[in-house]
Amino acid sequence: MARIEFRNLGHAYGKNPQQPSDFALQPMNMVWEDGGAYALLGPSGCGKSTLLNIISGLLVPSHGQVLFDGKDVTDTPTRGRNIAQVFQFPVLYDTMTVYDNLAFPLRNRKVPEAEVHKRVHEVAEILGMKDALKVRASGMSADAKQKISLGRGLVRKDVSAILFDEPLTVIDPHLKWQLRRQLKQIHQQLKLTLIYVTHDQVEALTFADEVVVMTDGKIVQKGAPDALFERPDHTFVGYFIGSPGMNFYPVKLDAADTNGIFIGSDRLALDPARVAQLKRAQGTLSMGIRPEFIELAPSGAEGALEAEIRHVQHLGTCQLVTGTIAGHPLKGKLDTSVPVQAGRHWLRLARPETIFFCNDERIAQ
Ligand SMILES: Nc1ncnc2c1ncn2[C@@H]1O[C@H](COP(=O)(O)OP(=O)(O)OP(=O)(O)O)[C@@H](O)[C@H]1O
Repeated sequence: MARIEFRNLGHAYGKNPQQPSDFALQPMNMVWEDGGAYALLGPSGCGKSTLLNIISGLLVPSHGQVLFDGKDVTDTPTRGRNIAQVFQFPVLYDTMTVYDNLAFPLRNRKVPEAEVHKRVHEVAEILGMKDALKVRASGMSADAKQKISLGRGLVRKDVSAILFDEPLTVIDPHLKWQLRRQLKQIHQQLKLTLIYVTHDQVEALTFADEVVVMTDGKIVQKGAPDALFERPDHTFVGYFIGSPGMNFYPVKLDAADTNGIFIGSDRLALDPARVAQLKRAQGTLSMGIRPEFIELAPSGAEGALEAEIRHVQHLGTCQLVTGTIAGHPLKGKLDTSVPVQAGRHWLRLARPETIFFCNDERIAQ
């Protein structure tokens, strides 16, 4: 397994990139640690496949370098990089048995048959396919074939990294959940460097130790799942992670007011240290609060504003309320201890978990 490093690495598909929007991948520095389980998460078109193809060597970046364990491999073709890849759809030999499919990447590398036997059985055991080893792949379901593809990716111990490009797309939802857990278990056992591309946050958060969130060709945060939830570095992370995502409100300041801010025409009382920090920032300010951290407050309470709640949905563990506050949309997950009905309610927004952003980047919490 390898430590993979990007040095000022970026990619523009066009010849003469002039501005940031010309880059499918904005120039960046980044390290993928040896043995790390990473998820690369972002919406369609944000640059995930471009980044993966640069790691695998299918694409030579227009800018910067890729290093494997300190060695520059920027111009090394895929064959020379020792990467295993698992794609969205099964890649296997239909006429071969499951055993021979799993053995193929090892035999291709002239691994001794005794070792092949051992590894194939280990991987088949992990994937729950031991009883199917003698079965031909051709008659198998799409799920089973994709499991074989995963096995083919996992069977070699000597690879630099294993790249998964949305590998569970064709898999039935229940099995998906099982396979995600198996992949996590495999990672813990074998300490492989895994990079898993997905646009599904549940998939990313359950699989990875570190999630790399991308938007518009840029990595906006790399962190553990709880950090992405509790301390998003960028408004995009707040919006993209969570269900529903974070609420955002534009913030205005009054030069004479040292312990309050304005959201629209409503004043929200706030700790003076936070107000001072906001006053030092240069740019467009916004406040973010996750639906989970919104709570009911007594009428006129400090740090609270009056909201118009239009809908209440009982979700068992919480009440999902939607409406408006200070003229902006609001989503809250209120606890179930006090049943809420549609109407006007005071809600506390100034909480320790509330985050402030300047030009979309986190500045204060
Ligand atoms: N061969 C290409 N030539 C020109 N532009 C490309 C090419 N491949 C991708 N792009 C552009 O680069 C940007 C990033 O695309 P990329 O496929 O890397 O995104 P993605 O996050 O993998 O999307 P998806 O999840 O839909 O596969 C997009 O704007 C896309 O249109």
